[in-house]
Amino acid sequence: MPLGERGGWESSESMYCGVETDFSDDVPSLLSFHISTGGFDYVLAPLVCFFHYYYFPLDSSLSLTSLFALRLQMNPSYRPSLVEANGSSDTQALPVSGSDLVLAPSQWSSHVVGKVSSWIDLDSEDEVLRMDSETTLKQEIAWATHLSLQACLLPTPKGTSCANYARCVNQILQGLGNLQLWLRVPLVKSDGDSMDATSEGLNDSWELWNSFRLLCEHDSKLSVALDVMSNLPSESSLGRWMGESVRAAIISTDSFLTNARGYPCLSKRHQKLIAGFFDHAVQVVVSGKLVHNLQRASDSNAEGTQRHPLRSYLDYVAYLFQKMEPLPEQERIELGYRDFLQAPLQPLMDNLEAQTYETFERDSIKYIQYQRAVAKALVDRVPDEKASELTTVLMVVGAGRGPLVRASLQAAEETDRKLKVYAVEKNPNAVVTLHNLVKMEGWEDMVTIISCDMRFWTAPEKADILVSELLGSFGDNELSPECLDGAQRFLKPDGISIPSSYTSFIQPVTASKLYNDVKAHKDLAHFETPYVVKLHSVARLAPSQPVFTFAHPNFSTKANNQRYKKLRFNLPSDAGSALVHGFAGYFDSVLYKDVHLGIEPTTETPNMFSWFPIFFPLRKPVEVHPNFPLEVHFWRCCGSTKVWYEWSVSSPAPSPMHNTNGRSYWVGL
Ligand SMILES: C[S@@+](CC[C@H](N)C(=O)[O-])C[C@H]1O[C@@H](n2cnc3c(N)ncnc32)[C@H](O)[C@@H]1O
Repeated sequence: MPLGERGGWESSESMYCGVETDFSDDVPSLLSFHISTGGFDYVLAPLVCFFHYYYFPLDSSLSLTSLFALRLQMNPSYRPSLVEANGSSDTQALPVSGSDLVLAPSQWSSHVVGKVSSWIDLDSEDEVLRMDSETTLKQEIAWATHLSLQACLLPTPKGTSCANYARCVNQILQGLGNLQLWLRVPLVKSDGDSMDATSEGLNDSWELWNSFRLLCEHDSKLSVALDVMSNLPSESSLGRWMGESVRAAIISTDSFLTNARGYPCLSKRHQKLIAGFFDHAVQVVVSGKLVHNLQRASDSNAEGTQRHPLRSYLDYVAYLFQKMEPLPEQERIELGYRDFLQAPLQPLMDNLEAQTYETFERDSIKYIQYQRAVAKALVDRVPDEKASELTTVLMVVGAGRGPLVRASLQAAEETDRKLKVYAVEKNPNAVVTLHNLVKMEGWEDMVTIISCDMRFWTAPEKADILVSELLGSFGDNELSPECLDGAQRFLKPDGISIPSSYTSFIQPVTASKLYNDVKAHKDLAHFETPYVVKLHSVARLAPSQPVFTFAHPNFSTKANNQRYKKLRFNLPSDAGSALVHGFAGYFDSVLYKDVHLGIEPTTETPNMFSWFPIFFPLRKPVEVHPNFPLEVHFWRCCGSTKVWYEWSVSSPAPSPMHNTNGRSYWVGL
């Protein structure tokens, strides 16, 4: 019974809850108990338990065929090598449980996640154990593939060294179809001393995960399943996992507290963590035995059927899911864009389509901010006593289909100022709409439409106010500076530009999914291209910092639009190490005086949706540690026909330069 019905396994719209079980050779009964009776969505169960079929003499006086009886014995200490050591004549090992026929392929696939035998130790000093482990791992994964399972859980590496385990998993990953592998890792990170470390001496399990997945070439089919313990690491340390490929959170019944009525519940910090996991489509698995003194747990229900012992835990997890705030309308609309890489627009080189203009025009907050800015500028420009005499000349450069013309006229009406508007637009298709708009609204006396590139227009008079919106997710990346340099020729020396400035920002992020999506293209060009993306499954590792600022107008003869910035980021001291897959980029723009507009997370304009952030990938992810700052370099380079960014990391380890000479990505002039 899926508790949420709104999406598939990978959707944060649904809650899928599994239960960890022991091995059973009667899988239909196992499912009937945990799914039909218990209400769980799937079981996390060992696929294999080793049986020995022993043939041994019953009665030596009988014929040869009856001399031996078959004895089936469950043998948890089975190892493949024991079979060979004993010779195959009297012992046969069956490394596989019951028949695949007991369930339909669709049932295997939707209701069973396989658990690989936990005894395997591929990095053991004991060669026999190591070889046995490899044989077993490969056999079990082959069986899981045969059953069409969606996922298999790999046991936690036994020590901190996991190279041979990773090598073997990497071999498996190369030929794997749709099966996902989840590496089981305890959610631990000690605060420096080794008190919190696990018995294997693990101080920060993220490091184990990081080594394993890097050894496995950052394969997208390898994910992590976190064992959530009763003690949780610091907030910053937990935050790192939100950018990782976490598929499941396995919560032991020991980690639950007991509420006043004797029912299981979780601490506030656990609740917050689980809500974060739900939001990132991480599935919850309940594991362990009933440890709470639940009156009703062992009771029968009204129909007299036995209640599942872990039902109260499932009910509590479902309660946490249901009490999450519903997504705001706009977030719901944008769900399909989460972590989806898009090429940035090139509005100067290309002509935008009607659909794109339409999306802009629905963003009323943006135009409210512009109207406020224009209103303030008009009042500053023309004092009240001159309001009926003076006409302000305002030019909307890059007018599109006219929303900024409308916002400007409304600002004039609101402030009782007289206004003459020029609407300059280089997209001939948008100009058609502009003409219709002006006619329809009866603005012919106030608005003149100019079908021209602002950089080349010869204006009949100079403007008091120049209004534009040529901003990209990274501020200057749609070439607002170059366009406004051209347009400021027709701004009066004391004229006002709205916006008056804009600044780009970056911050380092863990973004495992984005990195893998870029990597999937298997070429350099995609690693040297910034993408517009609605960031969701990312961990923001340090506060963002300003990169490039442009102010308008800028009449200085020395002005140029090339820029270089070196930035240093420090991770919070209790965060632990993290992997940087690239940089999230944002902008903030001062429209006029205190009126601003932007998407930088700490100052973003609420409810505005015209811009998603930008993502600059790194060709090779960089591991960072709180004690060693991350040093990053960004360049804005300008040629005669194009503008581009180059970027690199110089510390803690140098990365190659990205996008040299704009070889992979550039914006056309
Ligand atoms: C981001 S859109 C904004 C459109 C409109 N102002 C709005 O807010 O919906 C930028 C507009 O500027 C136009 N544009 C870009 N560069 C231009 C240039 N050099 N001269 C004239 N128009 C330009 C584009 O065609 C596009 O219509």
